[in-house]
Amino acid sequence: FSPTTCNRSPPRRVTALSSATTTDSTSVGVGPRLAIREDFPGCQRIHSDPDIFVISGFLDPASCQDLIRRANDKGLQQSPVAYAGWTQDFKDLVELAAKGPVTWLAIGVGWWQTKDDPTAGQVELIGHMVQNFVLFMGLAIAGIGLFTKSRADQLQDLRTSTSTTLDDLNSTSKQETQGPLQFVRRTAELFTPGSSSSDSLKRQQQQDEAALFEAPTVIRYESRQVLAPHYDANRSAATEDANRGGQTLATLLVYLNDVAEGGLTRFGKLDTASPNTQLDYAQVDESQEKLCIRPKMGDALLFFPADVSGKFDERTEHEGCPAVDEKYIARIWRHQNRVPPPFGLAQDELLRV
Ligand SMILES: O=C(O)CCC(=O)C(=O)O
Ligand SMILES: [Fe+2]
Repeated sequence: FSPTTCNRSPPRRVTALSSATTTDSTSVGVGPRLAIREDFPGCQRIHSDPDIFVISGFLDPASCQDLIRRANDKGLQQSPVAYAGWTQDFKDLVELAAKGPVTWLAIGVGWWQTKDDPTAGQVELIGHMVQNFVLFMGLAIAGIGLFTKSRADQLQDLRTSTSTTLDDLNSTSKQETQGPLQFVRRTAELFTPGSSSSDSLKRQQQQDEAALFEAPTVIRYESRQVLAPHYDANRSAATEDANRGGQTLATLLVYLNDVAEGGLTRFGKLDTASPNTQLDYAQVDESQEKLCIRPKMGDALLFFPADVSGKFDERTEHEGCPAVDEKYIARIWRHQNRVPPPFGLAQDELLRV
């Protein structure tokens, strides 16, 4: 285990059985990404198709420090890990059980129950089989439920960081710096291309945009803590993420401190040597085979886990490599639809944007 490099090949995604067979880096059917303001100050593209941007100096040091301070004041807790795609996996397994073993078992046991009874006719035989099917299906569903639950529990090992959300953009403290507000404002600005020249209209557009954000999350990694390879989008977003705005169309994360060693953000399906990678950004670690970004205070990393229609883009699989030095990031997920509280920002918070 060498925490300074991040060269190991990523384990298969454990969060969706259905995706386990598709790990190549083709982008079949992935459409255009969300539009952004590419002329935003400091914005550089470090990879094309899939597009990945960094925005140098996205947040000033005071805002970064304020975000860290507020997160610590609120208290960070073990980061939650959602089992993305569990509904699809559950459905697939139930279907598999019904079409195969449960049906055969119901037929076999039904035949065995009536084989020594000369009075049993066809109706009785079918009656037994149906009864057996219902019973075995019930048992199978209970088993699959337990299996799904244990899978969800295992996932917690993949993310060992601590985190908290900051949904209060208000200046309750007497501090001048408003890290969370600044973060949401800048992100809304970045995501509002071709915005109006009228200030009030522009503000309205940015408030509408921020309504599609999950509240900022601050994540802290201490030595050896990681976030294993994963996707920020969910193949079953329409059902599982309905209460948080549906699919995640963009991830924007800001590094809140300089990190001398460890804690790279790594895209395991994107090569550093690929002609699609632009190496003019100093924080791209060229010694790594896969595209890796070194944390730098105030710099933002932006990528698109799904296309603008919500289609999952597996090329954006990424991870937070093991931390050596302490690392803090703040993250905003931009969804497809309005994200209501508790995941999103309340209406009166949005009015501050
Ligand atoms: O810590 C990192 O570099 C990546 C964080 C991340 O992927 C996430 O929070 O979803
Ligand atoms: Fe992520």
